[in-house]
Amino acid sequence: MSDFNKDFLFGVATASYQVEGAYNEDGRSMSIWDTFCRQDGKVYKGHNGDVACDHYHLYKDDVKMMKDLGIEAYRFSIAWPRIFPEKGHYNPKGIDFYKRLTDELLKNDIKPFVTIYHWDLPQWADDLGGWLNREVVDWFGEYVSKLFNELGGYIRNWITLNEPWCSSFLSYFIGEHAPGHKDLGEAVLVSHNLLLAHGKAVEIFRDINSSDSKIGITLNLNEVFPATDSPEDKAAARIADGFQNRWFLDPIFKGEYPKDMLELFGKYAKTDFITDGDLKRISQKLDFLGVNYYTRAVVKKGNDGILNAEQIDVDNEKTEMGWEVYPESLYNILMRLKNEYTFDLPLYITENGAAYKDVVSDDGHVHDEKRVEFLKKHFKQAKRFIDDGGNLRGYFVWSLMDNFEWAHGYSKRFGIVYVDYETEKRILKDSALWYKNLISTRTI
Ligand SMILES: OC[C@@H]1[C@@H](O)[C@H](O)[C@@H](O)c2[nH]c(CCc3ccccc3)c[n+]21
Repeated sequence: MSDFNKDFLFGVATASYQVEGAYNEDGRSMSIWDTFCRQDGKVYKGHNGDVACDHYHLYKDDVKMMKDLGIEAYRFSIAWPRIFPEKGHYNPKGIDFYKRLTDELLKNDIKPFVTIYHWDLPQWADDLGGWLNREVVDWFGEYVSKLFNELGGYIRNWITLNEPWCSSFLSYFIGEHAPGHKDLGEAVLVSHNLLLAHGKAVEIFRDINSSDSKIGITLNLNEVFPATDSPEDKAAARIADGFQNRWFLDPIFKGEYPKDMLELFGKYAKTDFITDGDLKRISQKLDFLGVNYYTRAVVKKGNDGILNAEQIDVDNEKTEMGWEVYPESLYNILMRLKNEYTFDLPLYITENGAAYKDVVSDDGHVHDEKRVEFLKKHFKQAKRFIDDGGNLRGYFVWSLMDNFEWAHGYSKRFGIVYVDYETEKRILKDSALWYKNLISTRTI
């Protein structure tokens, strides 16, 4: 048994499109996810975020729920289409919601951690090429400048992007997420423009915000294992690690793209979009790194002709997403970051959690013992990292409440709080009560 120190932040996380609803209220315009949900076959049963958890109207109750649980920090994202519903047109009503939410959090001693971009690109931007158009860097700059000027006095912790890997490779190569393209060359270009936008935001932040405000980025990272010790499988694991992890970690922390991946991508993608000064902009010093961890990957030599690395199914405990439960990789990823990339830079686990088949029992409770076990095992690995000298500052459980799970719609429940979407009633799951106890005892 060991304790998390008094400064360690126990938090929860959500994202605008997944919880807010009010998709067309107070001037919000369409995002690429509003559009994507309306395209046949893209999202489970055509679910969308029009209403979601109605957090836009129920935020005060949700903040009270967090307060009652002893939550110390709340990671949420801002919907760009509320702030700039049209190119160059600022919507003060959009900012007003986030001022109300932030005010409620601060009144309840809950630290706001804001994700500036969590995938809901305004549709007007996508109509102009979106992340494929390098001008997006300027549109993003206008957006972040407004946020820092309007909210910078209340919000001290900023995350530029949530998971650029998802906004690029999952959205433009694999095609599972909006806008659903399937072109590796596009995905590589998009990943570069995302990182440029990240760098632009950091530059603006350094100009506008005081030093007691902090800025970082959140990356989804996983540990990649070869299916066997064969040279082919080991080579596949190296490429998968480059595709998932090093393609983002290297430019951000080393100021260069990994050569093996540049060479591989270069066969399928123009990489002449990298111009002088780009990598300097991308690799500016950050105040922290956010890590989203869910599962590891085990890969064998594949034959897709591009990455030639195929994830295999492992006979082990899985969540409802089909993701293997593998807590040790959380420790291993954090140690790799400390030894190879971030050193003493503060780290936050900005997402970790699991989807399980949650049901409301006859007693009116949700006995999600699998999620309790999942969280317990992962918090133990986080504490192990701290005990081994790791500079881990906080942990945000994904998610505060069940919400819109992207292509899976509302069919997957990640919350420590159950949401009855018919009534929007919230029910604390056993995992919420477990978390409340962890926070009060600070002992795992
Ligand atoms: O899938 C659970 C959560 C999402 O609800 C969050 O919005 C997103 O930040 C997030 N990232 C990951 C890991 C990367 C991933 C996302 C979606 C699909 C496959 C992998 C898991 N999650």
